[in-house]
Parts: sequence; structure tokens; C-alpha cells
Amino acid sequence: DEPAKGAAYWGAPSADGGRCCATLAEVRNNIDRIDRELVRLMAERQQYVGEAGRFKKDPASVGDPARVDAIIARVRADAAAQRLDPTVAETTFRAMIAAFETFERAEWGKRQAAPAK
Ligand SMILES: O=C(O)C(=O)C[C@]1(C(=O)O)C=C[C@@H](O)C=C1
Repeated sequence: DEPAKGAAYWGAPSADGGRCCATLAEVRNNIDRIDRELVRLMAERQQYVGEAGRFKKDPASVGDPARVDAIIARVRADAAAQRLDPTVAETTFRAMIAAFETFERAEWGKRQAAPAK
């Protein structure tokens, strides 16, 4: 694939300073690269979420709406500063945290069933 010579028609600079993308395959290669990084970071996040569960007295205490609100406020501000649509950021993080809460509750239950020696 040859790179596009000019900026994206919808505004400059586009992705990679207007150098990307001449083809849909080029767009998707970049999305795949970014997704691999996101998965790596989510795996690291999951380890800390599991740790957080050690400080909760029961599975019903796993969810902490005040903490979630604080995360969302920070994420929206960070998103705006980095030109990520804040609504995309909030929707993604709310879904991610909900999934991690389910994970954290399950881990809590596993620890009860098989406590560390
Ligand atoms: O900070 C915590 O207490 C967590 O358990 C982590 C986490 C998160 O995924 O960030 C998950 C559940 C809570 O609702 C709040 C935040």
C-alpha cells in the first residue's frame, strides 16, 4: 500500500499527521496494533482489580459508585485534553469497570472457596 499523499479530506492533521491512511487495510492494521496495547494494559489493570477485592468484606461491597464517578470525571478530563471524544471514553470505561466488577466478585468467591495458605 502506498501512503496517502495529502491530509484526510475531513480535516488535517488526520491520523499520523495526515500520512495515514490510504487503504482500509492500513487503517485496520493500526487499530489492531492499538488493540493489542489496550489488551496488555487491561491485563495489568485486572491484576490490580483482583488485589482491590482483598480489601472488600464481601462481594456486595465490590462496587464503589463514588470511586467510579471519580474515575469517570478524571477519564473525561484526560480524554478532552488528548482529543478523545469524552463520551466514547465514558461509555468505554463504564462498560470496562462493570466487567471488572463481575471479575472482582468472582475472584472474591474463589478466594473464599480456596483461601491462600
Ligand atoms: O477501586 C476499587 O475499589 C476497585 O475495586 C476497582 C474498580 C475499578 O475497576 O476501577 C472496580 C470496582 C469498583 O466499583 C471501583 C473501582
